[in-house]
Formats: sequence, C-alpha cells, structure tokens
Amino acid sequence: MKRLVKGGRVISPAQNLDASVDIVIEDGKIVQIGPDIMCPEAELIDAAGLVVAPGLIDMHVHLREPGLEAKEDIYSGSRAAAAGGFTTIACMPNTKPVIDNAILVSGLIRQGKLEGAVNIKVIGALSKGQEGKELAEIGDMIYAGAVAISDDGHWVNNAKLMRLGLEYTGMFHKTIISHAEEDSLVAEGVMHEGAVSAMLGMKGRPAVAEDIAVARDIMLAEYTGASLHVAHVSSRGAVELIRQAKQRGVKVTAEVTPQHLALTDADVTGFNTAMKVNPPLRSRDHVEALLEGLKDGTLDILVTDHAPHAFEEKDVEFRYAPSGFAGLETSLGVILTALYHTGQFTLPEIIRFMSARPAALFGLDGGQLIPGAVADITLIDPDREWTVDSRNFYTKGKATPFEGKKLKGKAVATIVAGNLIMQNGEVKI
Ligand SMILES: NC(=O)N[C@@H](CC(=O)O)C(=O)O
Repeated sequence: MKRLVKGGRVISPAQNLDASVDIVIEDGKIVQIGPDIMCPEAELIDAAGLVVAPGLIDMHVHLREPGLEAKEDIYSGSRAAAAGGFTTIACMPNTKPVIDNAILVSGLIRQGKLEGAVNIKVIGALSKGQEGKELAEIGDMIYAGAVAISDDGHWVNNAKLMRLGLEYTGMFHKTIISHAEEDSLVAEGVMHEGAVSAMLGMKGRPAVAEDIAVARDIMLAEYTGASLHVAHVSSRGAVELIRQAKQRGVKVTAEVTPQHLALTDADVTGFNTAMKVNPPLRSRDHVEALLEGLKDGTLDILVTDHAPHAFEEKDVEFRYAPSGFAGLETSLGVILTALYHTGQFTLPEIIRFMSARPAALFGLDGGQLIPGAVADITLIDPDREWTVDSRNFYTKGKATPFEGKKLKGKAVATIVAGNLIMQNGEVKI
C-alpha cells in the first residue's frame, strides 16, 4: 500500500533539506520525495501547515521490563513514545533482573517487536547486576543486538572496571553511556546543592560530583581510545570538560534532557516529588551553560530520560520519593516551547538533536528522509498550543514536572515503517 505525505514543510537535517515537498511511502520505505507529487492510488496524509520530520529517536528511556511493570512496560512505554512523536526508543538496563546478558537482550528485542508500538532498541549493562564489580556479557549482548552499554542509574565507581568496559566495548565499536555522578558526593542528596537546598534544608547533590565523574570518564576514554557518551549532562563544569575533550579529539559525545534545559532547582521549592530527578534540576547558571553547549555542538543530542514510577512510589515525602518521571509525552512540546519559541534554536537544529544525530551516533535506521530510507516519520505542529494533563498519558508513570503547563508545539502524527500509528494524540495500535 502506498501513502502520500502531502503539503508539509519537510525538514531532514542529514540532507540539509528544508523544503515544501511531498513524500511517497511504499512497503515501509520512502520511495520518492519531490514537489507537487501526484499519486492518486496512494492514501493521502495531509501535512499542510505541518513540519514533516524524520521520526524522533530517544536514546534514554526506562521501559522497566523485565520486573518493574508496575512502573511501565514495553506496551505502555512504547505507546507513550508514539504519542510523543518518537519512532525509535532505546531502553536502559536498570531493570529487575538487570539486562546484563544476551538472553535478556534478545528476549527484549523479540518482545519489543511483538508488543512495541515503535522500534525498541536495547542497551545492555556494563557490569553484572549493575553492581560495578565485574563486567557483564558485553560481547554477547552486542552480538544479540544491544546498541550501547551502560550502567545508567549508577556511576561505575571502580575506575579499573570502567577502563576494561571501555576497552572491551570499544573492540565492538560500540559506546559506553555513563551516568556521571560521583557516588560519595551525592549519597543521600535529593536535589541540587546550592542556595535553594540550603534554604529548604535539604541534602544536596553538588555539581562538582558530576564534574569529577565526567573528568575521570573522559580521561579513561582518552587513554583507551574508546568512545564515551555522557548521559543527561546537567552541570556547567561537565559541559566545559566535554567541550575541551572534543577539541583534543577524544571520542566523547553527550546528551541533555528537556527538564534540565527548562527547569531549575527553584522549581523544587514546592516539594513536588515530580521535580525529583537524577542528576538534579540545577541553578540558572548551569542551565545557561547547557544551552551554550547545545548551541556550539558540545552537547550532541536531546533525550528524555523517561523514568516512570508507580503513583504510590511518588506519593510520599520528597526525601523518600524515587528519582525520575515520565518524559516521552512532554519532551517535544517542552523543547519547542523552551528552545524554538524563545528564538534560541531553529526547527532544523532541534530535529537534528532529536533524530538525525542520535541515529548517526548509534548507527540506527531512520533519522533521515531520503528515498530508500525506512519510512519513520513524525508530523509536528510547531504552533499547536496544549496543556499538559497526565490523565491523558499513555505511560503508567503519571508524575511530570510539567503538569498543567501550557506548551506550544506537538507531534500530531507518528509513522513507523510506513504505518500511521498515532494521529492527533491517539495511538492506533
Ligand atoms: N534519572 C532518574 O532520576 N531515575 C532513573 C535512574 C537514575 O538515572 O538515577 C530511573 O531509572 O528511575
């Protein structure tokens, strides 16, 4: 069956394409792109007034399978992804049991194909049980299809293990994604350490904990020649360290989340547990550094760090609540509101961060609109105004720091391998 996406502004940063063209899809692939295409036999997808982008890709998602399905599962998480405009998501291994062997990786890939609304990629753990003691079955997991290796949720405290992990993962030309927060400095901390934590009397997680962890990881990446990707960068110091390392030619890349760009530690003053996340929301000065880093290419991609928890887990005092919250269904709206509608970033830049660049960095299909490419496409209305209401979320983890916020910009259709799986917020599969 053929489909014709007609009348939109097609933006594909990988091709430097930004033009009013139409796209013909057949058998799950893009077969033609050009102006004023007539194709009477095709089903029409009207994109007039919309941006047509390569499907959004999120390299940092907690799908919670196996074992933590009260928080999320592949079915609900992938539908949240579709609702948010994502066509590919990569899931983190901090599950129960931890995804640290090939059987789990291949099982999840299989389950993702059976139950997933979008493409599901799997990230394997660096250490067995994410205990930071001995390497997991890294080679086997990569052969089974793992797209990257990470102990996300934990810093790899043991430098020797991190060195071995980098050397070994590098042999397979894959990347280690580091959750960079030095343990001893953040232990028991619940928010960014600074004026606001002092005022609230809450134990802090200082930015220097992130700086130290990033510095060590960069040194090990430089020493081993292996590639390192820094997860959810949130501190000014980390941005500067990554900038300098890139200038030296170290194989380091980095990601940043909407929450770390759009919120600050001042948002924690209401003790709303939906504001609790690791690394913590930081002060304005750090946010400015993240925006500068994104602008000059120090930070490569945008990710959600979608980290859903069950309602009752978040419905406790701030100190006792787990860190993390849902992000898939608010990410694009928050980014367009905070970055595009403020005039700081263009749509092609944002689409590069959310699709073209993650596809290129992690060697994934998609990320471009070109004949022959898989027809993973997101239709975006950059001017659609809407109010965040978690009751409408597909994710099980309803906590969001953006509850009740008015946003401008939304994905209005998601196409995966040529199939229209989400339209106007409704997921159809
Ligand atoms: N980012 C978060 O705040 N939470 C993550 C784990 C983690 O990275 O700490 C989670 O899996 O819940």
